This record gives sequence, C-alpha cells and structure tokens, in this order.
Amino acid sequence: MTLQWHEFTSKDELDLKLAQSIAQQLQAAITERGSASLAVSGGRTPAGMFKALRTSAIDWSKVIITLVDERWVPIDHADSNERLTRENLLQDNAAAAQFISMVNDAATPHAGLAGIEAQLKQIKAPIDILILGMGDDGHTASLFPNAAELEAACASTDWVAAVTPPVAPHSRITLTLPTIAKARNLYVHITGEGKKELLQHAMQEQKSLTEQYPIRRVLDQSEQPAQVYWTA
Ligand SMILES: O=C(O)[C@H](O)[C@@H](O)[C@H](O)[C@H](O)COP(=O)(O)O
Repeated sequence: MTLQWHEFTSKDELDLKLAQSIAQQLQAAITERGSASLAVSGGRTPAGMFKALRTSAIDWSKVIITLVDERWVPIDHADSNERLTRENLLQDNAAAAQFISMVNDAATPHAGLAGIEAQLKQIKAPIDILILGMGDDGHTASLFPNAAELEAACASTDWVAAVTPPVAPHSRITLTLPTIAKARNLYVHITGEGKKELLQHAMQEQKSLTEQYPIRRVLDQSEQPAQVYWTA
C-alpha cells in the first residue's frame, strides 16, 4: 500500500491543513450521502488539529463522531480520549455533531463490548473519515504489538474489540482492523523525526514487518491510500 505524504514546517500549519482536508471530506460526504461519519484517535497529537477543525463551516448536525479507540476509564479521567475530544473538538460549530462514546459502565471493556458494538451500529459503514495516530512501538488505534488480543482484533469483522496492552496503561477498546481498513478516507497524523523513520521502516518490503508493526498491517489492508500528515 502506498502512502501519500504531506509534510509541513510547523505543527500549526499541519493542524490547519489537516483540519481543512478533513472538513472538505466531511462536506463531500454530507453532499453525497446526506451525512458524514468521523472517527478520531486520542493521545497527545490531535488537540491542535481538533481546535482548527471545530470552527469549520460545515453542517455539523449531519456529522456523527466516534473514537478510533478508548482507554477504559471514566470520561472525566485525565487519560480519557472522550474527554480530550469533548474538550477540544466538540466545541464551537462542532458542538452540534452527534458523539458516540466508546466507554460504558461495565467494569471492563470485555464486559462492555456488546453495548459499544450496539451503539456504533448507528453509524452506516464504512466510516467516511478515520484519523490514526501511531505510537513509538508502531501501534495504531489500540492494536498493540504482542497484545494477547491482537490477532482477534485484526481478524474480527465486529466494529470493536477489547485489548489489554502489554505495556501502555489502561485496558482498551479499539475499532478492529477490518473496520479501520474500510474507511473511505484514512489519515495518519504523526509528528517527530522518530515516527517518520519508524513508519518508513515499517512500510519497507519485508513481510515480517507486518507482524511487528500493527500500523503496517492496517495500511497493507486499507482500501484507500493513506494520507500521512507529518511535521518534525
Ligand atoms: O488512545 C491512544 O493513545 C491513541 O488512539 C493511540 O493510538 C495514539 O494515536 C498513539 O498512541 C499516539 O499517541 P500520541 O499522539 O500521544 O503520540
């Protein structure tokens, strides 16, 4: 799978340009199908882009937003991706969007899985726009190398799977690889030289890399060429 790289000289420029591209794709989906779906990643990278995206002049009432993955913590927890998304994206114009949470009152993501799966059925597959991040170990979403549930999450045709990362904190719920790979527009939003080198390395020819780096497995199966937005 080829990647289409978009490189920028500053984080602010990347955040603005990525937000503009996402807004264009959301508007195109609304124009074409009457609604749009957006799945966003959490972590430290996306906050600036969220702030640029939320003022976009599109009909947010026709947009349904969910997460690519979530830590199984209360939504007021400092590590909650839902909290990050509500505080940075679901404001201003984007406050009119519908949001589907990826956490519920169950004690574990395994126990809560069926309820989240049912909630996500409100989205008509495939997801229109999906934004991935990537960790320094080549994980994406919550598809972590060496996680016990990795193979199941990469093979499942359900919307979501429960994962216990070998090293990262909190048990997780994640969109499954087939769900991610079907997205109509797939973005990878990363910063720093280290992540650029890691992604380029992971995409080299050797098939064995697909096992070591979940980002490679996702991009090998994605139905559309991924748009990589990067700055040093
Ligand atoms: O819940 C999460 O942490 C994310 O969805 C995860 O996949 C993230 O995108 C990467 O870990 C990169 O995170 P940073 O942006 O913090 O480097």
